[in-house]
Amino acid sequence: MSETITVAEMRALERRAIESGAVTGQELMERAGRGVVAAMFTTWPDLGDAERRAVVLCGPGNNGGDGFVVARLLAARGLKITTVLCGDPARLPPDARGNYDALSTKISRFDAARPFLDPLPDIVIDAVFGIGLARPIEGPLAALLKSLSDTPQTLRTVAIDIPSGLDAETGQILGHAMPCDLTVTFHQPKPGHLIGEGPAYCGKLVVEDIGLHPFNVPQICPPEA
Ligand SMILES: NC(=O)C1=CN([C@@H]2O[C@H](COP(=O)(O)OP(=O)(O)OC[C@H]3O[C@@H](n4cnc5c(N)ncnc54)[C@H](O)[C@@H]3O)[C@@H](O)[C@H]2O)[C@H](O)CC1
Ligand SMILES: [K+]
Repeated sequence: MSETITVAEMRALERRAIESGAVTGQELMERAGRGVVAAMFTTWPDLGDAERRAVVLCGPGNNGGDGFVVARLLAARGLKITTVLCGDPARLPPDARGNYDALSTKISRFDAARPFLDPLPDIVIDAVFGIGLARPIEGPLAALLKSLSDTPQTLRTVAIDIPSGLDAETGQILGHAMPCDLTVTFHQPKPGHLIGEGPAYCGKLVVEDIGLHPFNVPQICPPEA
């Protein structure tokens, strides 16, 4: 397993790549979504069988944006998709909003009633929070993650980038998190994937290359003024 990268280093790397003009945030999001879907089909080749149903839980940031990409790609491969936005579309960041708008299938708004889990789908994809988790998850979202933690083993669970509620630096759970069978992260693992509660909650960890390696150059600090 390659060494880890911190959240700050990942954001700086992403920023360098985008500022170089070689790639846009939208393209990074598309590559991330493609990587998640590829890892899902490698893990569960039967996903392409008839009548497979997936629920994609999308949060208010770009992790949710990755979720919209995954929802679109899974629908194109024949799965029956229910996409749930846990947030306000008007407040989505631009790249995520672009993928929200591009999603032709209906997007449900999250409410505590949770009709989308009855009947239980074959797979739930957690795109609620990624490396932007800033505080413990509380309220209806915490209740949702808790209820998903209590579902039968037959339900397959996938985390985009990191299980929501797992701190990407410390590996501690902030509020609640859903243990996942598969976690697909980008470029390099974050410390929280490998320490604390990380291994137990991530399940099988897949690291997808999204083309950032050329920008992973050590930054020479400017000489002391
Ligand atoms: N780094 C890369 O190369 C790529 C990252 N991608 C994906 O983008 C997310 C990071 O996106 P960001 O918008 O920064 O953060 P999140 O989506 O994780 O969430 C931020 C969002 O959530 C709110 N928030 C944070 N904590 C809480 C909480 N406890 N309760 C409620 N709301 C909370 C916060 O205010 C923000 O609004 C990364 O993980 C990847 O999945 C790119 O798409 C691909 C390349
Ligand atoms: K997530």
